Amino acid sequence: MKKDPFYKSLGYALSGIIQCIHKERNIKIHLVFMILVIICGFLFRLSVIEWFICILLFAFVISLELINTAIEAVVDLCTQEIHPLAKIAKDTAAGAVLVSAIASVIIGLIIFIPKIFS
Ligand SMILES: Nc1ncnc2c1ncn2[C@@H]1O[C@H](COP(=O)(O)OP(=O)(O)OP(=O)(O)O)[C@@H](O)[C@H]1O
Repeated sequence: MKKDPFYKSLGYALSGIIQCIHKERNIKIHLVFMILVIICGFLFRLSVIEWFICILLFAFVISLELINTAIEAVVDLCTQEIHPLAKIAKDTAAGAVLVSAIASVIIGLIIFIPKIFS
């Protein structure tokens, strides 16, 4: 099968991100937090390393949210029936997002709290 050119593959990936933003409430919440952190980052003049950490955490959480949406879609494609394995797949994928979000909030607090009080 002929492979799509690079720009088309990029288009598919961007379309995946846009579909996830349309479909999933959680990714909208992550994006709102991301914008707030960026505004606070400029207000509190984050260092280069702190920006690196924030950008990595944004990518970490958003990527896991995209993978969670992909897993939900594949599960729904495989079965519309209630099945314990479908539940495990969906719940563990959602759990991965939760773990990344909790870790990001803790790291965010470690970065911002000293700046707020100084
Ligand atoms: N086919 C299924 N079999 C068993 N349990 C299911 C099935 N589909 C969904 N569930 C249960 O319902 C929950 C919600 O599923 P749903 O497909 O609505 O995801 P969602 O609410 O869109 O998740 P998210 O909030 O992460 O986007 C799942 O986490 C799972 O516990």
